[in-house]
Amino acid sequence: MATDVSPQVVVGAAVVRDGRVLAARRTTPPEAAGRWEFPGGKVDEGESDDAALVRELAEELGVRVRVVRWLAGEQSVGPGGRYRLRVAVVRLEAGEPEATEHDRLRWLDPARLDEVDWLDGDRPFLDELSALAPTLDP
Ligand SMILES: Nc1nc2c([nH]c(=O)n2[C@H]2C[C@H](O)[C@@H](COP(=O)(O)OP(=O)(O)OP(=O)(O)O)O2)c(=O)[nH]1
Repeated sequence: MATDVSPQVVVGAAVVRDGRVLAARRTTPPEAAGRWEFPGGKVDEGESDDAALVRELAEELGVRVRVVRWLAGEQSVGPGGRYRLRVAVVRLEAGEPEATEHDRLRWLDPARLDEVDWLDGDRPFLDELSALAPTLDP
């Protein structure tokens, strides 16, 4: 019997608009509630990372996005580190983000991304994002 050993991928979107970065506050599970993340979710079987990100942002925030670039690296996240988190910078193509699954959204200054209590697995992406966000056109 073949065993799939590759961990499931979770994709997160760093939405950048006017040089600021969108952060979203989780409501579940209890240990992650109140902490901040990049909106996104699990990649479905047979789905590309880009397509998963576009789908998740439509579902969670009601917006259409375009992937600009993936940040370096991956992090083990979730219970027992069972998922691999990848994060991409995306731009808004249509719509205004509205929290449907999160209880709060905030646009952060890239120089002060640590103003919110990020999930641990998100922190390693912040330095690259701080450097990159101001270089993107509005
Ligand atoms: N979406 C997202 N999940 C993250 C981030 N950082 C992090 O540790 N995680 C973890 C939390 C969860 O254990 C897992 C993704 O869960 P999720 O609840 O967003 O996934 P999903 O939308 O597909 O949810 P579901 O339908 O399977 O419940 O990855 C992040 O920045 N964004």
